Amino acid sequence: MNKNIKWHQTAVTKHDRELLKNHKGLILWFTGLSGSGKSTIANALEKKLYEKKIHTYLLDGDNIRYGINNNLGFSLEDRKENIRRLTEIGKLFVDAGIVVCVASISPFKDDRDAARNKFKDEQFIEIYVKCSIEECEKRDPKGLYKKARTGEIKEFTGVSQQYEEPVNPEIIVDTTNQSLENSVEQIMLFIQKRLHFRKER
Ligand SMILES: Nc1ncnc2c1ncn2[C@@H]1O[C@H](COP(=O)(O)OS(=O)(=O)O)[C@@H](OP(=O)(O)O)[C@H]1O
Ligand SMILES: Nc1ncnc2c1ncn2[C@@H]1O[C@H](COP(=O)(O)OP(=O)(O)O)[C@@H](O)[C@H]1O
Repeated sequence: MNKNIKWHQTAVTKHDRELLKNHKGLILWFTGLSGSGKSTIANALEKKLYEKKIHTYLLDGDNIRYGINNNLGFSLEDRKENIRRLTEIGKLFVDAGIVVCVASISPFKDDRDAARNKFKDEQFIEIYVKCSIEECEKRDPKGLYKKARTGEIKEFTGVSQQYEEPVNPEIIVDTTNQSLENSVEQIMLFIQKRLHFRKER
């Protein structure tokens, strides 16, 4: 950190912005294997929240890799940097009073914990999108597992690189056994209390 750089407090605060929107800013961090259902669930959840007039934004790992992260690959260091940038972008969105969904494989516990540590406890919600590798490979929505098995794609999560399961996530949705609607409902129920201001008596 350059010692000649100083943090500027803004005149309009996060709390002011949250009051304007009538809900709090949160970060919902979806982690899981490729094809587990992160994007599908995050999209369906975002639609539900939008209908309830909650301001959201979805940072999808794939999409962010088109732009700000287009210089990163899938080595351990690059994934760490990918998560660090997603975290910093997510922080800006939370500060703007928005409910930000991050959908990224984020396979390593240390990187996910580093993300968590950048937020207050009540702001960060880790959602493990659990799905067996066999089921993900059967779905193979982008044909990537096939390429990983032939060696065309290297360092592929679950095939040639590790995925460390979350130890104590706030939410686990098991997409091998539960429906999309059920997963969205489960997340909606969990975030209710974190989303809204407590009513004055
Ligand atoms: N080697 C390798 N391993 C895993 N995934 C790969 C790889 N190469 C390309 N892809 C595609 O990139 C998407 C994962 O990007 P993420 O930013 O979520 O990855 S990470 O969080 O940095 O691990 C991932 O998206 P999802 O399938 O939506 O998870 C893939 O489409
Ligand atoms: N119960 C379920 N929940 C979420 N997705 C499911 C479920 N059952 C099947 N799918 C399918 O699995 C695929 C998941 O793909 P995607 O959402 O892109 O995963 P990820 O973002 O984790 O790579 C989609 O084609 C989706 O329709």
